[in-house]
Amino acid sequence: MIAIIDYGMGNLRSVSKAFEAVGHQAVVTRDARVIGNAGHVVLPGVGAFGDCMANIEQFGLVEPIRAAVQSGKPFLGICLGLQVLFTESEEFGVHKGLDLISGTVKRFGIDPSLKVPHMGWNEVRYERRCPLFDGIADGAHWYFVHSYYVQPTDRSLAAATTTYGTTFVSAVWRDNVVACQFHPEKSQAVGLRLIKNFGAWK
Ligand SMILES: NC(=O)CC[C@H](N)C(=O)O
Repeated sequence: MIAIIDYGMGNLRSVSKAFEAVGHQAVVTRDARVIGNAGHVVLPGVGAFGDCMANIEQFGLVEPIRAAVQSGKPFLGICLGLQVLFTESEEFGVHKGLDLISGTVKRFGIDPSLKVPHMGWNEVRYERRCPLFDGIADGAHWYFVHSYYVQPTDRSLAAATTTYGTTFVSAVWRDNVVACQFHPEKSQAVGLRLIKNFGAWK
């Protein structure tokens, strides 16, 4: 079973529909036992970093998320679900994250030629052949909606990059954890393929 973590924020419906669309049964849950028993765990997210962490703490989900990452089972973070894995974010002040991946979350710089948030389709270029990219061309376009991006301390964790003014890390991969800034559930065919690959990833 695939557990989609529900901490009260995030486009849970579209994430679970995407899994169903590719034939993977997923359950939206905040129950620590369900998360612990799941074979795969997804941490989606839409909203502000600080609110996200406050909700995760409020619902007692810090340890279940940490345990899922450390268990070695396949773990997928999406957008804010990527960012909160990091040490801290500068979104609306400095907020501590789960610190499961060392690094910070930075805002796009002030560039009059660039609207922030970065919203729309953009190219994702692979740095490492992550198994979740199987069957998806390097340079494919994915859907983004974000004003902040992650800067892993260990740059070798980058699985892909994207350029929007600056070239930023748009996906990270470490052992059983893949996390992406783009929204697979909003990225049509390539997104569905990544989700299908994730559900089959052992
Ligand atoms: N869509 C989102 O929630 C983006 C996550 C974060 N608030 C950012 O702006 O980067």
